[in-house]
Amino acid sequence: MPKVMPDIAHQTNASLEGTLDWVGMSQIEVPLMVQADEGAPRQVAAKVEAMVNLVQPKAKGIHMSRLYLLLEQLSNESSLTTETLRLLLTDFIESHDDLSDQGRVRFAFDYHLQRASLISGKKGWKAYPVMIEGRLTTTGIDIELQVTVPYSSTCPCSAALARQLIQQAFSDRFGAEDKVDSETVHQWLGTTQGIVATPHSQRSLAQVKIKLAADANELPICALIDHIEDALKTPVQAAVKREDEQEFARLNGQNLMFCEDAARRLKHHLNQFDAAADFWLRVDHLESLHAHDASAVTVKGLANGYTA
Ligand SMILES: Nc1nc2c(ncn2[C@@H]2O[C@H](COP(=O)(O)OP(=O)(O)OP(=O)(O)O)[C@@H](O)[C@H]2O)c(=O)[nH]1
Repeated sequence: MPKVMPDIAHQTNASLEGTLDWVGMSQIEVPLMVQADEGAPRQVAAKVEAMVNLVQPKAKGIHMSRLYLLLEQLSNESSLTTETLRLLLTDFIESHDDLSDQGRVRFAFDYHLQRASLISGKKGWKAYPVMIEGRLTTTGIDIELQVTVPYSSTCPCSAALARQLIQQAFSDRFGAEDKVDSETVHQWLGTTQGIVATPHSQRSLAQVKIKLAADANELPICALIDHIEDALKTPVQAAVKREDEQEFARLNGQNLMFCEDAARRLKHHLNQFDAAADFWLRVDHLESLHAHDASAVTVKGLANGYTA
């Protein structure tokens, strides 16, 4: 005879009644195949949050194991795509038909991309933090994709101040001479006395969240990261030889950025990213001049869309 076990969720009522907006599990560790862009499925180590609402005020609780096992099934039997994500959310609700009518699931993982160096043709891996969230509500299913992209930002103010010091050093060195010999100047520019000051720059982070179109059939992880790096021009590099480092210095010098500049650039470019029905973005410049960061947040600006 099978052992009869107490089933608190079914047999007991809540001691204090009330509905709940979200209840479920967080930090679930799941190895998962992710099928993004048009690429082959790729394994990631995800941390997952799976939740439903609780609309029965008297019910003791939801059935955590049902959500967990649906997630396990996704991990073992298929890949994460927009289609399987919608199915998972529908199954969450169907497994809780008397208790819940809304569900949400969030996958957080690092997505590795092999990036080419700027000049030398070498390649190296970069790990990009990614978050994919699906929500089933009374208005339908929404899917969001968030990526975090590290880049370098050189301060335009510091660059102008450094240029002024270089001009001053030039005047001090050559100002008294009627005629300046170009070879002498060329040599002098190659010394630390010639380039007497350098602007400060910092590792910076762009967090971009997009809402996919309702009929999206693809998770555009790589496309979004490429779009962001194209906009900023100074992504953090993987494999670097000296020629790559020199090109990086040139790109930094030609793309001086306050956090406002970076946020405006991204906003402009994301308005041209077709897969994004809406977007939210935040940039953080982890200042080397200050002990605090410079940050900016903005959204596409749709009525009833994301808010900053
Ligand atoms: N609802 C709820 N369950 C919890 C919590 N913490 C641990 N659990 C446990 O999660 C386990 C799974 O719950 P259920 O899904 O209801 O398990 P079950 O009754 O064997 O599954 P079904 O027969 O499908 O209902 C139970 O053993 C609960 O005690 C919590 O905070 N809330």
